[in-house]
Amino acid sequence: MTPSLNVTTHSFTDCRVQATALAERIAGRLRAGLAERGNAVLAVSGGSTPKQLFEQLSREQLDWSRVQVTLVDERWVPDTDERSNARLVRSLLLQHAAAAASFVPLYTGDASPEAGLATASARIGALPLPFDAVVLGMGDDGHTASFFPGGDHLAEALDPDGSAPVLPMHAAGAGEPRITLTLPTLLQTRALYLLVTGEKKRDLLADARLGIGAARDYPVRAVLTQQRVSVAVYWCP
Ligand SMILES: O=C1O[C@H](COP(=O)(O)O)[C@@H](O)[C@H](O)[C@H]1O
Repeated sequence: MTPSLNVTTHSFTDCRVQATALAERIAGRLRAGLAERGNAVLAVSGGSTPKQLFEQLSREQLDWSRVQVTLVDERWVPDTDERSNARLVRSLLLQHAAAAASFVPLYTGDASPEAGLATASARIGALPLPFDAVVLGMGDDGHTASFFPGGDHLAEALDPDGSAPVLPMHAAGAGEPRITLTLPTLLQTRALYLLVTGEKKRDLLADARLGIGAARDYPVRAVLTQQRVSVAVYWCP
């Protein structure tokens, strides 16, 4: 694969400033969607990195009642579990002004992501895609969404021509079973952001983009080298 030229990096020395800048950027995208189509759809990652972003974004003034928020991936645990990405979104993003937004969860309460797949797929299929914005994160192992190295559905999830909107994912490094939007679903977006913190991840990202060493096989490389959507990396230490 040829490295995409469509990757721009916005570096900040202060993570709070980074979060504010990205929140303003996303809010602008949502406002544009509301003005143009009367509704807007946002997909966000979970994990620990987006906490400040969610806090900032939740205070942006816009008509959140016409915004649908979903996740790029989910850990297959109940909403009450502290590992739940839905729990994170509900507690930090869907508050303040953004409390009026609708949330579309991926977790269904079924016993496994396989058992919940049809329901989760229907939920995503009912969204008025393309997304107005997708916010990805990245783990130390080069995973993004739940595209984990060695994941049992990784090749299918990264297939740019795949037709599944959502797939289960099991991987040794994942901690628990997962469900994830697939790459072609995530790329149905008007704006794609990759939120990254720390020097280790910055270097990992640079290696993944260029295909250096072990980073050649990091799943995030599929996002960095695709040619459909520009990627805006937001980095802080
Ligand atoms: O497990 C996950 O990890 C990634 C990265 O999380 P972080 O804690 O390193 O920020 C996250 O993007 C993904 O949504 C989540 O399910």
